[in-house]
Amino acid sequence: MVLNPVISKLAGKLVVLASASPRRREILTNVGLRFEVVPSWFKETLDKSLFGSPQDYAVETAKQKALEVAKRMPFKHLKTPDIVIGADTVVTVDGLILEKPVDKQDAYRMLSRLNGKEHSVFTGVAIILCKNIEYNAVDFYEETRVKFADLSEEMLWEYIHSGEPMDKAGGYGIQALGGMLVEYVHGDFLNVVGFPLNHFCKQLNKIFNGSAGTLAVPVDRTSRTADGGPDRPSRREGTTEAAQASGRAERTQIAAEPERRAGGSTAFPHRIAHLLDGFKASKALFAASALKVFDLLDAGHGLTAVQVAEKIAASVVGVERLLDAAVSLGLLEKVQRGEVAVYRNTEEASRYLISTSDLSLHGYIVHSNDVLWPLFTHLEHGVREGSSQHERAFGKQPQDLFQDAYYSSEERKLRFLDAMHSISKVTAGDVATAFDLSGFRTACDVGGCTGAMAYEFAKAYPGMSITVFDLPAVIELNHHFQPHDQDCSRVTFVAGDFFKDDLPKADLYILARILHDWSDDKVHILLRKLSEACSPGGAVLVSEILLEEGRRGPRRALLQALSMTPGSQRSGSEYCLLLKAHGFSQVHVRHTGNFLDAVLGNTGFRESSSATLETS
Ligand SMILES: C[S@@+](CC[C@H](N)C(=O)[O-])C[C@H]1O[C@@H](n2cnc3c(N)ncnc32)[C@H](O)[C@@H]1O
Repeated sequence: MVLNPVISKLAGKLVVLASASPRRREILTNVGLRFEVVPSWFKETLDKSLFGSPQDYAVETAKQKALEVAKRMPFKHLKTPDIVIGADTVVTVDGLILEKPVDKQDAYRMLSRLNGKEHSVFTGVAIILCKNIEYNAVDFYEETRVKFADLSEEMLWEYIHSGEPMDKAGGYGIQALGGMLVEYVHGDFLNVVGFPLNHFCKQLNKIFNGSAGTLAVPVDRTSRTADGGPDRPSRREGTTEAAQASGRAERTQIAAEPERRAGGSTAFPHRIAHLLDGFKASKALFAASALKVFDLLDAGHGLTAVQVAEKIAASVVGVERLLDAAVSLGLLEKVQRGEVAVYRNTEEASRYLISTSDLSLHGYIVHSNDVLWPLFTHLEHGVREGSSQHERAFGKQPQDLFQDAYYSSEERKLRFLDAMHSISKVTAGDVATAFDLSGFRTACDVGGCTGAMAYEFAKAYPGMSITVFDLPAVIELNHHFQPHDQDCSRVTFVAGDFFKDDLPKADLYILARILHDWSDDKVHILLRKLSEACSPGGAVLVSEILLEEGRRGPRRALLQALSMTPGSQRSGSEYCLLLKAHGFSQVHVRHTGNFLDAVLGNTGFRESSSATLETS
């Protein structure tokens, strides 16, 4: 018997659930809905940065999943559904969207972020009403707040080893073992499981008891890009202040008025508009960092624009504009305090943008402004000539980028080392634990710079000693970057040139952000040298941003490649081939989800040859 009169409205219609999730299937089956399951082939590759909020992203993904099925069925299944339901669940914490973990390390990263904190779970739902080949969409989302208890490392790993996190947004399933991690839930529990049933029924009620025409929005059949890119994100309305304050369900999102769409005047080149503003956003971040705005706003209570202007001896009007722009970019928060507005850092800004914070990216931001920006202003020439634009940007073409450019003065050298150190600090933990390297007793970080990576390896592997090998100009400054909160006795520094000098003996050689800097012949020279230095059972760990196969992403790698000569970016399989050519017969690739990925080449069993590629 069907208890829900709304669900009964669907009797006799061909309803399709465009999701392979057994949890969604169970929720809908339990209320008596009859439907077919046709999992969507839509690849969840929408660019998150193009969406104003995680919920917009989830809704758009849900819509694209459902549309793909609605459009495929008449041809592949030879039947036209009446209704296709799509859903997408994301977990957000600290301004980050967490989807499904790609491996155990990824699950660990996600669960550690959630540990002891409150986070949001958003499920975007799209109901596509199909009539022949016309599609009308109703979409909405639901938010539930979930708080994780303070969990020990042991508990997190036990949960990860249960295997449960792997196919779940955020790396946990609240309906099973993951329920043990949760302290409280504010909102719809089923939303966390993967489908906001109550909100869905309300929408069905509106569609079938109200007027579907006023709710559903025609889906523009021409606007979807061939690679599964987004339709323009629909304009959303109906979010009342009260609903926002309640933090949940009544924020039904109904897309833009049909009249406006019917006129065709709403076409908006979202992606291009975003790119047009890209450099302004980068420059706003650079200026705010250079002016130490984030450092000033470190104190929790916040400052007014006038106070900030006074402290940095700048104009009030200029500062106010910069602060407001930073708010719009999600770097600052603006809160009204009586008559005045005060600005304060977001959690992300506190963690990454304050120059003295442990994970500060300040060094790399300064490098981006002072070195990369001038290079990129000559990009057109770079493309025409296929060569480095150092001479145009800085007046001189270096023979050796490091010795002749980055280290040509103490000031430049410190700026470069700061930049390397900052990225390395953020990514080193994930690189160190991308593989279990506990079997290696000694490691040498070749071109290991300030030692940031080495210190993380020492932390992750108490039985490992690491030698940092780099040019004398770098090694002489290692004390500047030594951490104060860690025993550093297992990290030592050796000065030398990796092309000319012998490398320190080690079981494991680390090459982080080294190979991409050099021409192919130099890469071969270096790998040959490492292969010869490796004893049987030894290994090399290459850490770079890995290109996707077919060189279609990730964007960060492809954009960085624009200013790279003579070096280049490579994919996981290209690194596999390179390492195998140098006798590392077992090669494994890991995407860390951080700035750098990892490729491990092992000499262990030279008779066999294998490779694994993981995709993110
Ligand atoms: C792009 S940085 C990467 C630094 C570090 N591995 C990281 O990921 O943060 C390249 C490093 O290689 C070092 N390097 C460049 N040429 C070198 C050479 N011939 N011998 C030794 N080190 C060199 C540089 O000094 C610099 O520290």
